[in-house]
Amino acid sequence: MAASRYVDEYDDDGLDDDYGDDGYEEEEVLSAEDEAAMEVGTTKVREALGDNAGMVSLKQIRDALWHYYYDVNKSVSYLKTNFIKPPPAPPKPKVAAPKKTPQDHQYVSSNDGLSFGRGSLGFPITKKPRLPHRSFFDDMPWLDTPHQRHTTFVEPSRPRWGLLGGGEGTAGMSKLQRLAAARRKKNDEKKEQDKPGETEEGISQLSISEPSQTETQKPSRPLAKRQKLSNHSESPEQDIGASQDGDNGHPQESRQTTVSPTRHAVETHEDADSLPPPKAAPSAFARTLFGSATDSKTARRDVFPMPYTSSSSFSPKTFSEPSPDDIVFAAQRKAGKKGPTITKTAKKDNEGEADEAASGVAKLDISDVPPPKSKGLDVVKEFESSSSKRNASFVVVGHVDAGKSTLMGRLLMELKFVEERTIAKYRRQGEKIGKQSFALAWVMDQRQEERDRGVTIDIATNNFETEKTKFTILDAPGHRDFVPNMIAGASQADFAILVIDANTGAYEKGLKGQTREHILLLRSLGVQRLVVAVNKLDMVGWSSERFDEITQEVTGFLQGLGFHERYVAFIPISGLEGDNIVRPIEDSAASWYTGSTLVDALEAAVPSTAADLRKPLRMAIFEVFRSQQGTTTISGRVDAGTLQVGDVLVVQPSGENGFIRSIVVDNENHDWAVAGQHISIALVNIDPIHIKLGDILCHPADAIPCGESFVMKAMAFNHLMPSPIDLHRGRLHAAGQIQSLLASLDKTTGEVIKKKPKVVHPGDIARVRIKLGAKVPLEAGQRVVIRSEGETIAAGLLE
Ligand SMILES: Nc1nc2c(ncn2[C@@H]2O[C@H](COP(=O)(O)OP(=O)(O)OP(=O)(O)O)[C@@H](O)[C@H]2O)c(=O)[nH]1
Repeated sequence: MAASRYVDEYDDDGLDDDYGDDGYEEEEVLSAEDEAAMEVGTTKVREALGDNAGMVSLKQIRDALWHYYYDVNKSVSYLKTNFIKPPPAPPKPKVAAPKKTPQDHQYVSSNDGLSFGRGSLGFPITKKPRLPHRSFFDDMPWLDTPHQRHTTFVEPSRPRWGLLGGGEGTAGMSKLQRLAAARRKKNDEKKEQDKPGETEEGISQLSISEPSQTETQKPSRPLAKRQKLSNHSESPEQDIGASQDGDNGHPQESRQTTVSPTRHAVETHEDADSLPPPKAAPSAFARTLFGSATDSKTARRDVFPMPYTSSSSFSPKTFSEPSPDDIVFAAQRKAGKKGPTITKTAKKDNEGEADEAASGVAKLDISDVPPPKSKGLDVVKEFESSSSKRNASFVVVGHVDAGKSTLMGRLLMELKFVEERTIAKYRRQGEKIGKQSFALAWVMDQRQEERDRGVTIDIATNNFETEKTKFTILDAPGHRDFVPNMIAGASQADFAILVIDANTGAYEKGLKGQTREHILLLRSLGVQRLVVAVNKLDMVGWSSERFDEITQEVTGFLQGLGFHERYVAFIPISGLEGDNIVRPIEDSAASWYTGSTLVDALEAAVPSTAADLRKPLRMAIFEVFRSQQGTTTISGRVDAGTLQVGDVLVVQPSGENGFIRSIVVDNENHDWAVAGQHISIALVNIDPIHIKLGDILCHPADAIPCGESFVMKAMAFNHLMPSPIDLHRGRLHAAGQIQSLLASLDKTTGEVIKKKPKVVHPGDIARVRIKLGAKVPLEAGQRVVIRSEGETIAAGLLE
């Protein structure tokens, strides 16, 4: 019987047969199921490509199918875009070609490596024009400009406007600008009246047309005359300058300063060359904003005083003194904490003040900021006296597309933790991309990539509660590429739902694929309780024979791995239709089943053993969120111990401390949390740079040790020998190697059978030494998984 086959699998011989001796080569080869999918996909892709199929290689087709998880449409579109030429573009209307000079066509040097046709990068290379003077840059493609299109850059005769240089006069002024300008002018006039005897000078100072040093050169007489004539139509300010022409006795200066730039542009080149570079007049906006230039002797004409400098509260020394931040940072630097570096000059200028201030705050250190207050609770007592429901988390595993996410979406909908209209919305959205059957799965699969591809990629968490229990769902990906994420989910679970696709062929595929691998991983990670959801029975007419067949085979396999029968329940369901999840099966074809619903089975699977509340705190970091405000939020499950607001925690392996500012359990703030709960905590006074996924939070008094070399008792899933590996524990992934095989062990007694074996065969138990590339937090009793090149090769306990 099939059951005994699996039980036997852990006999040496049976396992050797099962894996074969050529296990190494198999790593390069697709599994039979993938090969079958690949062949079907390749045929379909070729059909879809039609005549173009010959333009892509078999490898390109297979690579595309592999990347898109055998999605034929996506693969075809990828291949068309990347490897199949687009149809030739419609001919462009002919433009009269410029007459070509002989050299436009002929220049191709044999030395420069250019030739007609396609270059090495596939770009067509045009003929190289012969350039008048061959220089180093002649070969540059951007110099392939036909000779007749070459041009000489002539500097514009019109002056370039500077910042806020405006147009002419007030023509472009808005009503508001005119009003503001009139007011300003009035004020200026009033100020001038207050200074009798200085009127002329004052007016000249107010003028925006102050002469600059360069403007002291005298223009030729005829030009000055023309300039004077041209200025009659200028703006009021320019008229002021012009009016001075005759009045102030400095006709040349005035004339020059009132040159209209635009008019100047039409002067002869000869005149223009003899003139200093003309300056643009400020725009109306600039005049309104800044008023007129003030100090004719010192102010540059293109520099305006900033408006705030006229405020009574303006102090020119404001920014030459240290800011409050500068003072604090200086103090922190003194106290040995890193702070932003102050530039040398600033430091020199401010040293005196900073030192003085530092003396007051010298003892102020980031870690000296008073921690959030701890209530000093006896958390175990608090927990025991609280009436809160029990907590349990389960991981949902199984082969890809078995229906895990759909089942969880249905469960949450039936229990009213997700609204039906949300599902209706997902259905409408899914219809647009042909994925309406995934509407329920999208409750869990929130990432766009997951929705586009129709596969779960990372663990998705969600919560619901029944009368007795608060459940945390950890929905794992089924695809073999994401097994590390499944491991992360399984390491946090109290029990598991194993979803099996009962459909013809699908179950068999899964048993050879991730159904099998996930069961092995669950066992290795210490998950002992299982609810096996035999799904998609609607697709096989609720066949009791199919259900029995699956139940018997899987039972045998599970028993072979040491799962106890009483901890395993088989439940027939249809996640898509919602049968036997919360309510019984409606279809009369399933009248043979009178057992419990899935929800009842979940309640029964919750372990009754109390969590390890009195052990030292251990919380593996599952997710980290960093806020701008200096708070780091960490989520994960408390594996052992208790914690409360105000506790100092140490993050291992970095050894950095932080304080718990707040704890959130089930979306509510709590003063404490205990082992078994999935929580989020806000940590303060710690630089998030020291926190990584997979790190462990502990109390400093009994922190978990860190090391890079350890011995583990491993069950081999593949051949083991000294080789590079990846170690997985929760979210922790660490690269290292199997340093040595210490001994082969007896499966039942654990006694040494053989010292220093050369190789450990699949199914054997062995003691191996692992060396990692860096220190990680590890302690005896922890369960870890060893993978290599995308395959799980062993799992076991640290000794
Ligand atoms: N007929 C039928 N189809 C189902 C059932 N459950 C799921 N499906 C379909 O199976 C497909 C895959 O469902 P998912 O829920 O995404 O499968 P999954 O196991 O979560 O997939 P991964 O997480 O990517 O491994 C979807 O098209 C579902 O509509 C079921 O009970 N009956």
